[in-house]
Amino acid sequence: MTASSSIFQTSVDSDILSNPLYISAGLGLLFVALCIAYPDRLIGTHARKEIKTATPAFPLIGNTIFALRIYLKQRKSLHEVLRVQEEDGKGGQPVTATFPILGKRAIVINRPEYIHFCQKTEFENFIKGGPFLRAFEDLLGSHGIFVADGAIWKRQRKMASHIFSVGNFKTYVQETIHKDLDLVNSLCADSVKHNVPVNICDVFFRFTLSTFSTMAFSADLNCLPDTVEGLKTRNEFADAFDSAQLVADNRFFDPLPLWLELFNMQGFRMRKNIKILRRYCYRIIDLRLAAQESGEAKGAVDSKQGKDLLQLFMEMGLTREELLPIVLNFLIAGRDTTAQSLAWAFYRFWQHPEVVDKIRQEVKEKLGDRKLGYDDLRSLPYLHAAFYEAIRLNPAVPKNARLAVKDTIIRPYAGEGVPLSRDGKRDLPDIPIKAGESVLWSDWAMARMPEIWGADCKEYKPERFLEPKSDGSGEMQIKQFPQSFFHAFNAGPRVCLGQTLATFEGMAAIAEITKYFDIVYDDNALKKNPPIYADSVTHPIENPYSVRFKARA
Ligand code: HEM
Repeated sequence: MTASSSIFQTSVDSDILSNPLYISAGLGLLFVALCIAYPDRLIGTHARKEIKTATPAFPLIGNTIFALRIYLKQRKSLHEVLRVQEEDGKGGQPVTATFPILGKRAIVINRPEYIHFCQKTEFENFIKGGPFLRAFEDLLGSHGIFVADGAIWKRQRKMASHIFSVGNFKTYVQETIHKDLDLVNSLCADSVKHNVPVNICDVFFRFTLSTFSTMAFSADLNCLPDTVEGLKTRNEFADAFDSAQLVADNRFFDPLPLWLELFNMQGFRMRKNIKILRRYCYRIIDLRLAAQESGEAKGAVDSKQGKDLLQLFMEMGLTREELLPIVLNFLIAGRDTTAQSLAWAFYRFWQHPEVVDKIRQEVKEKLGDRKLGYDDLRSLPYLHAAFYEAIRLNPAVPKNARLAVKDTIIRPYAGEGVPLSRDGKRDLPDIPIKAGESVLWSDWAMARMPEIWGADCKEYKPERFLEPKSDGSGEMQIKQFPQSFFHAFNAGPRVCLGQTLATFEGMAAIAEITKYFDIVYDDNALKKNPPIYADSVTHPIENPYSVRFKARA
C-alpha cells in the first residue's frame, strides 16, 4: 500500500467514525442483531429451548417487566405466578423467566415431581444462597436458620430440634398453649359482655407471639390481653415485624442495587423497623442474661421440661449479638405462620359453617369436657383435616425459591418415592439448569392446579385430607400425602421443624374457641371486602376482618 492510499484510508475511517449517521446505523444494526440473538430473554442469558418462556417477554430485557410490576405493586405476585402457570405452563408444565434478579433466570417448578428432585434427590445442590441473603441479611442475619446454608444451617437445625421433643410437648408446650387459650377465651367473653367486634387476626398474632416467646424464650411479653380494652395497646414489635417482612419480600423483585436503599423510603422503613426489633429482642436476651447472673433463670433450664431454645443457643457460647438473629428467625417461624393459618381458617369457616358443626361434634364425642392434649391429635381427624385444608389453600409460606450451586438436569422421575401427578402420568420434561440460576415454586399456586389437586382444587374441602382406617372399623383417619405433594410445610431435610407444634396449636385454638363461642361474622363486610393476601414473605391478610362472639349455652 502506498503512503497516499493509507492516508486516504485513514481519513475515510475517521469520516465513518465521526459521522453520526454511520454511528447510528452501526448501533442500530448491533441492536437488531442482539434482538435477534435474545428475542425473549435477558441479554447475556443462555437459551432454554426445552421450556416455554413466561409472558410478557421482550428482547434483551426478558421478563424484567413481569418482575417490575410485582415490585411496583401493580400486580400481586402469587396471582402472577398462577397466571403464568395457567397461560404459559398449561397442563402444569414448567415455565422459565429471565430478569436481573434470582440469578438472571428462574424456572417455575410447580409440580411435586420437580420439588422432590430439588429438595430431596439433589438437596445439596439447591440452596437459599444470594437472593435470600440480599433480602434478609440485615433483618435476620446471615446465620439465622431461615437464611443460612451448609454447616451453619445444620448446626442450628440440630440444636433447635431439641425443643420439639415429645416430652416437651406433653408438658410445657401443651400447658403454655392452654394457658394462653384461657386468656383468648376471657377476651372473647369480654367482647360478648361489651358487644363489640374484635379483630380476630390481631388476636391470633398476639396469641402465637405470646405462646412462642414463653415456650422458646421463657419470656412473657404481655402482648395477649384478656379484655377488649387491652387490644387498644398496639404491639410495636408486631407492627415493625410485619413492615420489615414486606420490605424483605419486595427485595426479591427489586432489580436495582441494594445500596440505593440508603437513599429511598424502602431503606428508611427497614432501618427503622430493624431498630425496633433489635430493641425488643435484646430485651428478651438481656432479661435472661440478668436472670442467669442472679441465678433466677429457673424455667428456662429446668431439666424436667427441658431447656428452652434460648438456653440451648446460649450454651453454644454465642454472644448477645449472635443471639439476636436467632431470636428473630424463630419468632418469624413461630408467630406468623400459625397466626395467619388460623386467620385464613376462620375465614373458610365463614364460607362453610357446616365444617364448624362437624368440628364441634367430633370434639364433643372425642374430648367431652377435656382440653385437647398431644395424644389426642390422631383422634380428631376432621378437625385436623379442616385446619390442613385451610393451610393448603392459604399456605403460610406461599412462594419460595432456591439457587442451583452447579449445573444439573432436574429429572422429575429420579429415584424411589417420587410423587407422580394425580393420574400417575409421566408428562414432564427434564429441565437443564445452570449454576447460579433459580428454581421458583408457589404452594399457593400449586393448591389451585387441577393437575395436582383435581378439578375441585380451588374449593375448601376438608374431606380431601381424610381416608378410612385400614382396620375396617369404618372410622376415618388423616390422609398422609408425600411431603412434596402437600408441600405447605416444605419437604426434605429443611422440612418445617414446627409442624407438630403448629398443628397442635391450631387445632387446640379452633377446638376451644368454637366450643365456647359462636362466631358472628359481618356478612356484608366480608362479601364487600373479602380478605386478600398482602405480598410478603409469609401470608398475612392485607385487610384483616373483625368478628363478634356469642357465648354458647
Ligand atoms: C401452619 C404453620 C406453619 C407452616 C405452614 C410452616 C411452613 C414452613 C415452611 C414452608 C418452611 C420452609 C421455609 C424455607 O425453607 O424456605 C418452614 C421452615 C421452618 N419452620 Fe415452619 N411452618 C409453620 C409453623 C412453624 C412453627 C410454629 C414453628 C416453630 C418454631 C416453625 C419452625 C420452622 C423452622 C425452624 C423452619 C426452618 C427449617 C429449616 O430451614 O431447616 N414453623 N416452615
